[in-house]
Amino acid sequence: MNLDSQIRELKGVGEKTETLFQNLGVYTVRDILLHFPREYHKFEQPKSVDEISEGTVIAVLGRIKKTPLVRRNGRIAVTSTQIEGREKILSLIWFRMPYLKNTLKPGMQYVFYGIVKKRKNQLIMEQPKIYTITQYQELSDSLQPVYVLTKGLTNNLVRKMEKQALESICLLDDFLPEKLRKIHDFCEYGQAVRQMHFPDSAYALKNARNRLAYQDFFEFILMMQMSKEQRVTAKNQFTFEENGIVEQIISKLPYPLTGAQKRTIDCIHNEMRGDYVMQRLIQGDVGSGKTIVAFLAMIDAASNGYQSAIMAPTEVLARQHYENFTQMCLDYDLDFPVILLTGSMTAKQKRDAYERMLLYPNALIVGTHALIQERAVYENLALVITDEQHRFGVRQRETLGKKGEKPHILVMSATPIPRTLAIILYGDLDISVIDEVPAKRLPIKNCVVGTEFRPKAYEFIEKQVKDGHQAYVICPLVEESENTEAENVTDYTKLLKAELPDVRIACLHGKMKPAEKNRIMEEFLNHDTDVLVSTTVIEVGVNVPNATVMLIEDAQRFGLAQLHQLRGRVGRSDLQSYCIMMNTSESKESKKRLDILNRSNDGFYIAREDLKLRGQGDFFGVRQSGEMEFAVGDIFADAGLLQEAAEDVNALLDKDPELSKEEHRALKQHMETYGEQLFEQLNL
Ligand SMILES: Nc1ncnc2c1ncn2[C@@H]1O[C@H](COP(=O)(O)OP(=O)(O)OP(=O)(O)O)[C@@H](O)[C@H]1O
Repeated sequence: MNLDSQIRELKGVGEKTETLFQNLGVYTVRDILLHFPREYHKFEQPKSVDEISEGTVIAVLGRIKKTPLVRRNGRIAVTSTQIEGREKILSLIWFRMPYLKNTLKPGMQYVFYGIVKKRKNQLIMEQPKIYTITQYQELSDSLQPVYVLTKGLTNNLVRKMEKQALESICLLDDFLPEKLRKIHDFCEYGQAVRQMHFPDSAYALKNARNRLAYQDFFEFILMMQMSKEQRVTAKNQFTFEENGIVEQIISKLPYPLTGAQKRTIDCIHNEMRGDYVMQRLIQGDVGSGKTIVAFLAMIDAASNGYQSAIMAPTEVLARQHYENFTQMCLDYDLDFPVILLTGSMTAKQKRDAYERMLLYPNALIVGTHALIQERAVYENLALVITDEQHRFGVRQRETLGKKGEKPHILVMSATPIPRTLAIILYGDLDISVIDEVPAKRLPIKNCVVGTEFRPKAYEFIEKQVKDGHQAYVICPLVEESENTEAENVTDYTKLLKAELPDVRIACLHGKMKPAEKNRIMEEFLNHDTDVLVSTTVIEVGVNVPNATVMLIEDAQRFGLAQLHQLRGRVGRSDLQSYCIMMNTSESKESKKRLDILNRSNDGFYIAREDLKLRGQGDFFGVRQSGEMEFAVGDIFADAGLLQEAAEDVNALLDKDPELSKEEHRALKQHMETYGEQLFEQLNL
């Protein structure tokens, strides 16, 4: 067996398990070794029932008094029992595990591990893990890895396979130059991978994690620098004239542009007329008005007889841009074709789009990944824009660029990365920051509340709807319980409809067909519905300025960056907007985190404070940034390592630009073999 062997070769992996692993993107032995735990559970001394409180993840010791009860809820078996303290009672519930009735013995003590919740004034634990006292003692004080799973795959099975893979593979070549490894006091590669899966101690794990995070950045920056060396700055071969069309549109817009928007538009205007092609990143917080900047750049191209294309990360967003651009062309008497191309269109619609793309050399083309498919052929493409950059791979951006003859490139991002980091990460792009919000915008009013506030929140939503506004309700995340995400949103919608019978409520989730999602979004945009109950699918880019309230259920379970993106869906007009964050946990940590959002609407501030808090806290926790995802490295939390990696790469390339020295042989080989793959996988 070697690193490239299929996981099927591991003992215990049959066809079914193989498919499950493949669902997680794990195909080879290398993949499984690099499938690192999402977090680590620390097994501390178990608490008594009286010591537990809502919202905490805890191990609790208790004696089962009666044989557990099994009842049916539809097709699902629900097994339940209770453990009691002097003052408190904890109900334990398991789904689809009826056999527990025979394994949990009345009179015996067990340790139950899970999150404590409150439902109908009762403390409950759903799907807790079960240990006998002896089993638990063996684990206590160790760090237990928790993997990302998929339905049907257990944590235990993943652990077993990791163990087997580690035992079967004798060597993971260390390609990091030894000198660098020693300077940073990092362990070897193989050792680091082993420690991630089976940590000997918190210290060893930290060292392993740091090494792998550093390595993530090191490889990425090296790859970027090396391909930059090959990419000569391209000459601008397009002719853009001063035709005044963009200025005319600006004078007709229903709002004055902000200073930052004007600066960015001027900069783009000049660069498209410069000697070299533009390669620019526009960074602007949620709702700062990046879309109009993109539109005006596309109009500049169209009015000079060139095509332009904008690639959005989701169907919903692509459609939104399409509708918006079509409307603006109508409003401002612009006779330029706007063409939509997305994956969910019918074959005929796509064919039409392809034809029109060839027919109109001055079209504005809007789409999703479909824009970079082979069949999409352009005519006269002078400008490509990728919206919400972190959702695309670097290579995808480049593929779109290659559809034309060295076109101008704009990349738009709402990720609040400090400038120094942005320079490292987007080394090949110049950066513009839209750091101003439109003048008449009122800051969003925030509040963090407990569940007892829910009826009031509903009342508030009803009142806003009566005043002609709209609202979003973000549904709780789903755990390993009986529901799927879709069922969960649907159930919540039913409940809300019962509470607010006069309000037109719609429901949206990721499992819907694109056509259905589009219809629901369109109805909400046209104000045919008042409230949209949704999962986080509406997180990026959605723009319904009339929406003034966002209620986020289980807010403490989202990362701060994600909450900020979600909240950015309101406060997009002159109307006063509100964000109600429902905190269903009693933990102080959650409160502290949500308070950061409560205090500020500024993405940069939130990212900074989030970092401070995480710095003090537990580094074994869930990653919060959720964006720019490297395998291990986190650009915010590991900013120091990122900086060091950048310096090391520069020093190394200064001395050995071709990596031809003996000490860099392994590194060179590694980059040649995996560099491309790495670039494609990175969600940057
Ligand atoms: N200068 C301005 N004054 C007033 N409103 C503006 C201005 N610029 C843009 N807008 C409006 O603000 C809203 C948000 O703009 P836009 O959709 O471009 O945000 P964005 O930067 O793309 O944000 P996100 O990253 O959240 O998608 C839109 O309804 C847009 O018409």
